[in-house]
Amino acid sequence: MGKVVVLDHPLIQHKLTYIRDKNTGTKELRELVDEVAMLMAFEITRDLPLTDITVETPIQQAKTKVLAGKKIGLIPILRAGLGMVDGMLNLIPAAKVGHVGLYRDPETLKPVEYYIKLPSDISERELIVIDPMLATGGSANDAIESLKKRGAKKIRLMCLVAAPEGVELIEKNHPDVDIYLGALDEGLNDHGYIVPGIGDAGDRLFGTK
Ligand SMILES: O=P(O)(O)OC[C@H]1O[C@H](OP(=O)(O)OP(=O)(O)O)[C@H](O)[C@@H]1O
Ligand SMILES: O=c1cc[nH]c(=O)[nH]1
Ligand SMILES: [Mg+2]
Repeated sequence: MGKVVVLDHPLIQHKLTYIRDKNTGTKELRELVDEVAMLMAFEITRDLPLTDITVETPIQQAKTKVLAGKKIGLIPILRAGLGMVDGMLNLIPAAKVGHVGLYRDPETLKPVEYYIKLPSDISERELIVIDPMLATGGSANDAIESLKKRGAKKIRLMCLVAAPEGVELIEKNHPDVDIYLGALDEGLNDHGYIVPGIGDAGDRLFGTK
C-alpha cells in the first residue's frame, strides 16, 4: 500500500486557509496556489537521492553532495492542475511537464479524457501527478492509468485537498502510488464537491464562473 501523507507544515496550512476562503479573489488565489505548490514540492522531494562530489571552496577542497540526477516529470491534470506547475518548477526547474486533459462530467461525475501529451521518456522518470482536488478520485485514477498504459513506472500524486473517497480509490487501484496532500477533508456533497473543500478549483483559478 502506498503512503498517504498530509503535509502539515504551518506555512502550507496557513495558506490553505486563505485558498479555502470564498472571499479570496482570482489574483490572490493564483498566488497562494503557486506558493503552496512550491512548499509541497519542497516537502515531497526530501527523499531525492544525492551523490558525492568534491568542489574547491575559496579555502580548500570540500566533499559535498549534489542531486543524483533523478529525472522528474510533472503531470498536471488540466485545467486546475496547471495552477500548481509554476510553483513546482521554481524548485525543480529541469523537470519535464506532461499534460493530461480531463473534465468531470457534472451528471455522472465520471472523468472524460480530452488531451494527453507526455515527455517521450516517462518510463525513466519519477512522475508527480498534480491536481488541486482529489474528490471521487476518478480523474486522478484515470490519469494514473493512462500514464501506466504508456509505460510510467514510478508515480506520486500531489493534491491540495482530498476527500477520503478519492484517497480510498487510489489506494485500492494504485497501491504503488504515494499520495501527498495539503489536507484530508470530511467527504463529498451531493454534487461530488469536497466538503468543506475549496469549491471549484478550475473555475476559481481561471475566473470562469
Ligand atoms: O476526483 P474527481 O471526482 O474526479 O474530481 C476532481 C477533478 O475535478 C476537477 O476538475 P474539473 O472536472 O472541474 O475540470 P477543470 O479542472 O477543467 O475545471 C479537479 O481539478 C479534478 O481534476
Ligand atoms: O470540490 C471539488 C471537487 C471536484 N472538483 C473541484 O474543483 N472541486
Ligand atoms: Mg473544475
